[in-house]
Amino acid sequence: MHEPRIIVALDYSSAENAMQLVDQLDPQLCRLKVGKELFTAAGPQLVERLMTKGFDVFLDLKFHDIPNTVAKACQAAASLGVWMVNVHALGGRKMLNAAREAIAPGTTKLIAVTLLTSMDQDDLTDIGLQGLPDEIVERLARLAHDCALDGVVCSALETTLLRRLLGGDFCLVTPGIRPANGQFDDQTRIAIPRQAILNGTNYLVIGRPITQASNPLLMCQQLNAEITGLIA
Ligand SMILES: O=C(O)c1cc(=O)[nH]c(=O)n1[C@@H]1O[C@H](COP(=O)(O)O)[C@@H](O)[C@H]1O
Repeated sequence: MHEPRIIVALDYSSAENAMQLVDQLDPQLCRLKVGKELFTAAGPQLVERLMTKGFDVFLDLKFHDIPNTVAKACQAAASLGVWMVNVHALGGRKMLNAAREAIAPGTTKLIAVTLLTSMDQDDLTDIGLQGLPDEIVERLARLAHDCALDGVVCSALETTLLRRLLGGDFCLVTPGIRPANGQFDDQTRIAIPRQAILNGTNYLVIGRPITQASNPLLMCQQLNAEITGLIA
């Protein structure tokens, strides 16, 4: 059996709500992501509980601050023993270097968010960033690679390019995954699971399509089945 490629985003407001879903899931089938909402509500104790149940945890707090603050936050996150943590690449080279120095390579994976999958060309114009979304993603991914991070978060629309430019070992994590005919919600740069894997994605972050499904376990199994045969 392959390592789980799906990371279920536990975007819940309490530990109880999150555990109702987690109790149905299997660590052989998926990893779990704890983001800002759940971590703010339930803290490190919940992370510990998930790891005790055998799940790898991606702690998605997207640190973005001055280098010293990010380094200390990264140390605190890695000390929880989580599988993966992230920072914003927009924090720049000095911040990324500080994060890298704070987390020893080969321990907790350290990745950087490039351009959020909710953002499109209009958002770039609004904030004064020139270029197409995939040009911004390429630039930020190269920066993260230069700073020896383990990978990036991007959309699956950009993974073909990044895989070619940055090689097979760079970890590509893609949210904005939707089943065929699924709702976009607040995502704009989206792909179906099959396309994401074919484009070179390592891990698919999937939230609402699973958490709001009438049968979340079945949905998780179906999405896994869609990609299993495609993994080399
Ligand atoms: O870092 C992330 O995980 C992340 C980065 C990004 O660019 N876009 C993005 O959607 N995410 C997260 O991925 C999850 C996507 O959830 P759904 O849109 O419900 O599938 C959410 O928890 C987001 O916080």
